[in-house]
Amino acid sequence: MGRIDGAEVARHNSKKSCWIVLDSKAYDVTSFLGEHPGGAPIILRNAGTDATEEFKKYHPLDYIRDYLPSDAFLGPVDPSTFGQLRQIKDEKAKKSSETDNANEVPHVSMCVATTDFEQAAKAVMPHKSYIYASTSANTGLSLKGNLDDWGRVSFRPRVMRNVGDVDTRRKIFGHESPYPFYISPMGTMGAIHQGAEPEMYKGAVRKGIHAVVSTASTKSSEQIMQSFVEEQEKMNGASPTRLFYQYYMPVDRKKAIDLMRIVKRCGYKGLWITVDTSVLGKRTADRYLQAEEALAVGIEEESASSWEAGNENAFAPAMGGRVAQGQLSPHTTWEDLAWIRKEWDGPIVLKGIQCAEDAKLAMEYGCDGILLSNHGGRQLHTAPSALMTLCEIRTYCPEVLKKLEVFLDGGLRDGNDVLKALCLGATAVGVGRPFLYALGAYGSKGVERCVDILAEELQTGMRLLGITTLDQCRPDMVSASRLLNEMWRPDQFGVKSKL
Ligand SMILES: Cc1cc2nc3c(=O)[nH]c(=O)nc-3n(C[C@H](O)[C@H](O)[C@H](O)COP(=O)(O)O)c2cc1C
Repeated sequence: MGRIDGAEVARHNSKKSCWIVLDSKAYDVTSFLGEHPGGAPIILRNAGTDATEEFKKYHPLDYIRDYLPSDAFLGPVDPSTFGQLRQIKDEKAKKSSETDNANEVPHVSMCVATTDFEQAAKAVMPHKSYIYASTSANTGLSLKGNLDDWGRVSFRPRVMRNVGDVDTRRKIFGHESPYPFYISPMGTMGAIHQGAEPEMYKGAVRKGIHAVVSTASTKSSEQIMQSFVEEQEKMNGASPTRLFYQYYMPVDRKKAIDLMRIVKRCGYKGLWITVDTSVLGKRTADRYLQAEEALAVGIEEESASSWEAGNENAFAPAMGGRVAQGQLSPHTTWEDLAWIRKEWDGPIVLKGIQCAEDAKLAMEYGCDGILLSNHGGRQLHTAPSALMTLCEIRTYCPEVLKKLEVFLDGGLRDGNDVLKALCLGATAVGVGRPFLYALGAYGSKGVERCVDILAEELQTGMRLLGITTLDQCRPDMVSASRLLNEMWRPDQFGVKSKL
């Protein structure tokens, strides 16, 4: 096969004929434009260029083989003609006038609350990546509810309790961590920081906290585990950090099983099956951005519905307002847990439980844990916060709290809020965006700083609440009456629930 000239590639830069270079090879991706889960505009923007670095932010290079049509490969590009490829201006963070931000990140020590990382990240991250991290569903009320509800539970502290020394340790499925919080699974970290997931989990390993790795990660499950093991070795195995795996079930059963076997072989400690994403929620800010991008390259926004249905294709990471076809199965039912259990003998957690009835079902179906979550407010419009669901469980099926490990996530930004969740019966809590922004602005140093901030708030909170170990957390140490006032009642509208 002959070598292709860079200048020739550069000429194919339209939707009629779109070529790109990936890993020094030229591909004709014209027929793939309409099938790309991230939309055609992002490819068209890179038409005629070497798109390798851009591609690697979102996908492992293996995806070229797995997803591009077999006849897309044109041949290797003549290295002496690389300079003739089309060049595009690198997408940097928007100018300060557009973002109301300074472009400089403050020194990491200036981040004293977890919320400080967002501004720092916004100043340096590509605008598209910031939109991806910060977006939420519909009008944003689910996210707002998550953030607000932590403030609607207040403490009932005890005093004069000798709180000189406090112990913040907690176990997740027998794996001890210095703190009762972990890093929530978040996809496509390559769009946030060039070190992607390995950089995030480097910070986790150094601080000893656990993390749940997303199916939709930029790096493969194997690469993430390998870099994690290397980091552990650098610390001579002294870090208690363990990686768990967040599982999006592919539509195709064989692929679903293959993925589970990879996860098992890699040594992930538990399977956290995401159940709140039968289809992708409406990610409003992403949609605006996609429409802008489409108009910028002269094509109108295509209808989104076909992208969201889930289809017969392989698992792949999603970014933006659309999911890769075949990645999410809208057909999953409780009965699927039977074959999953045959394949997976470790702990199973259902991620995205949002009412007491489903918490009880998870227990009856033999799950080991549940994660009360509305996906960081990115899925159902006006979904309940994790705290509201926890109140329901305490009220209607408290036995779940004794039998299962119960996790919460969504909107948690302060170490004191971790304590509230534990007082109400949670095992541990997940933290998402603060770690993502910390990664974006400062890499693993930011991740470490974020752990320190939460840890210090937690320790101070314990002392001021009058406890020295997390086992002393009890429901009477908080008042949740504001949430209880609004909590769903089984006799609402005179209709009896199946509870
Ligand atoms: C950018 C981003 C990507 C996410 N990707 C995933 C994912 O791939 N799988 C998943 O189960 N949850 C995903 N989530 C949801 C988180 O696991 C978690 O439920 C949520 O972020 C917690 O809310 P918080 O960000 O307010 O802390 C993602 C969240 C964000 C912000």
